[in-house]
Amino acid sequence: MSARPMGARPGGARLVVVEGLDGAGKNTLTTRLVAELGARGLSVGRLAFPRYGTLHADLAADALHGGQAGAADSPHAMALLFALDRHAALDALTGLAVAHDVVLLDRYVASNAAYTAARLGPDREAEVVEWIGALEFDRLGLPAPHLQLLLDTPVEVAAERAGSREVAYPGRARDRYERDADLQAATGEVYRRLAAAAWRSPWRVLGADPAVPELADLVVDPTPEPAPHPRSRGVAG
Ligand SMILES: Nc1ncnc2c1ncn2[C@@H]1O[C@H](COP(=O)(O)OP(=O)(O)O)[C@@H](O)[C@H]1O
Ligand SMILES: Cc1cn([C@H]2C[C@H](O)[C@@H](COP(=O)(O)OP(=O)(O)O)O2)c(=O)[nH]c1=O
Repeated sequence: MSARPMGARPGGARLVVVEGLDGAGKNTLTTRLVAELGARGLSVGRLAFPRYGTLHADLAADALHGGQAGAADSPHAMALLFALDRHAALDALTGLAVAHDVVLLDRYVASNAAYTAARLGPDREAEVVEWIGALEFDRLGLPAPHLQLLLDTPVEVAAERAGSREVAYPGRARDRYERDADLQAATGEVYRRLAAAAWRSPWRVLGADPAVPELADLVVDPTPEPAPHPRSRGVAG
């Protein structure tokens, strides 16, 4: 029998999100966490956003590579596509939460808050963070995470990793956001403010190469501050 962390089933899995810049190492860290938690006898569900291969995510990817008549010029259009991608994943998310002890998400709602706020600039940050939270959690009904992990890899390191990935996988050309160093730097700053404000859940800020066993302890630890009420406000929003 697997050891179940308190707070896991039957009340539903712990929902833990890995956030960070493009190339920060989210996918790699998520894979390592899945292995570590699995070795502890825990069952882990995993989902990455955007969900490429599905409608809204593919439209978003197309736009970020210059398609869809320039839709990527509109930060709000992009944010709506990403939000609708998550909305369409609600059943899948619920299924994972019922079936597993832990659900790890590689990007979630905070990605939309961070990138969209970074595109619109500091003057509109509070407004856009408020909009994304109200849209996705309150209106679309996406579940609040128990914990959000910010993989705070330095922007230069993340860019280097994203660049070498592009060389290694020719089909993996960097998109508009990945090529925009200023956007990446601004996004990192918004992420740090979201974490500091405990936006929509407790957060932990991690260095570029965090120790996975300690992180696994944190992921299953039911004691950190409970997820705030869905309407609680972070970052002024
Ligand atoms: N801790 C690490 N140390 C060195 N390289 C890493 C590390 N984590 C990821 N990488 C490499 O950096 C690149 C981007 O990692 P990835 O996990 O795909 O990032 P993300 O999912 O955040 O875009 C990959 O080529 C990966 O092998
Ligand atoms: C999931 C999500 C991603 N994004 C951005 C972050 C990335 O720059 C971009 C594409 O997502 P990303 O995870 O980087 O996909 P990939 O690296 O596999 O191409 O979209 C948002 O702006 N909002 C969101 O909700």
